[in-house]
Amino acid sequence: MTASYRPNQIISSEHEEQQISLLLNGLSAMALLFLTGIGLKAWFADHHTHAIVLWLFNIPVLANMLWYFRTGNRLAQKAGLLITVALLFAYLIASGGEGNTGPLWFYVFPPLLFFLTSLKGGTAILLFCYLLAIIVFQFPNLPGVAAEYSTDFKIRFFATLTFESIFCFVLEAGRLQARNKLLKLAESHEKAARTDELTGLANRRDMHNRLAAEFSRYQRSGHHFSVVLIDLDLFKRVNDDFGHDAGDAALRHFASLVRKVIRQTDIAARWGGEEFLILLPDTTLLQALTLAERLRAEVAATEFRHQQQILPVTISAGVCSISKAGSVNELLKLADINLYSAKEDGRNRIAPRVRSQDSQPAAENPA
Ligand SMILES: Nc1nc2c(ncn2[C@@H]2O[C@H](COP(=O)(O)OP(=O)(O)OP(=O)(O)O)[C@@H](O)[C@H]2O)c(=O)[nH]1
Repeated sequence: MTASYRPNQIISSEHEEQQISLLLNGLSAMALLFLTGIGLKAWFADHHTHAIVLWLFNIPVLANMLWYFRTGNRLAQKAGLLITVALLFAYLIASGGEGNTGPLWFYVFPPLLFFLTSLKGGTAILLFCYLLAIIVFQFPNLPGVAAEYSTDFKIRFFATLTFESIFCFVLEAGRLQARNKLLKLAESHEKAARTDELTGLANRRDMHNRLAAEFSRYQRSGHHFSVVLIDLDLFKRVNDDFGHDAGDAALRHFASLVRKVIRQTDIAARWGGEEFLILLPDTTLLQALTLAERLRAEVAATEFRHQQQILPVTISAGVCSISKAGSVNELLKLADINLYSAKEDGRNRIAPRVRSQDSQPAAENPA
């Protein structure tokens, strides 16, 4: 099956990433407001240095936003914001902020961290931040550390932060698990909607989409493609003489032969009942006829068995190339006309016939 065709996903990770980026932009805008507002409050409370540091933090937040708008680099956006927030919290813990309330802002960090990174990565960063906080708390005389906290505050701070972190971890793990389950479910539903249950080949709906995609590729870049419309000969007889289960087994066996004969980039679909359609990208009429003939010969030479009985299975096929048609509908119509003429000419054959085929011995007629 062609690798370039990507069916729509119900939940796409691209969409999810877009949502996260949007959220981060919102959070960054909020951070700008908070930093400016709290800075102003600190300024009027005569804590000028604190106010200036808070305002200075606006620069990396703003730069990160602008860089994202310019490059669209989501990884840089996440990393930039996390580093800025981590630095801001380190400053708030070291300086104590206003009235030694700086560390309280740290509670914002765990949910943001787990949401933006993986569970493992988030835990590692969080443990590193814990270590930094312990150092600041234990060594108030270090350069850059201005705050001193009571033992009571430190114990309560670490205890509540640990609870919050565990809670965030569990919630995020649950969210990820539910999300992955949903993604798997959506994927399997989406696959089922594109697949024929009996044969495992693409279904008619999926083939229509792929034909449309291939036709627009042809219109854009002139890449030719061909189709082979196949019908199992006198299939009603197989059902009548051997039973419906035998008919089903024959359809499955035929589908496996098709998979064996076509290339990775070709697409085979069950077009309906005992009719199949193969789409052959980058294939001329002659190449498509060669493939159809190879498939016909393979089917004719294969013993289709069901419960020790040999089923008489042959195929007829109509082939057409997009160079002979102006639209997908016309292409399918011409392939159908060719299939009809293959049936009319005695079945177990391919149409149109070309000279190289005519020179070969005529295929046996099962009729
Ligand atoms: N077992 C089975 N039979 C199916 C399935 N879908 C369609 N058929 C049978 O395929 C048969 C098609 O018969 P017709 O359309 O009369 O054509 P035919 O007997 O193949 O004759 P020609 O096409 O003229 O060669 C019918 O008997 C359908 O019931 C299926 O999923 N399983």
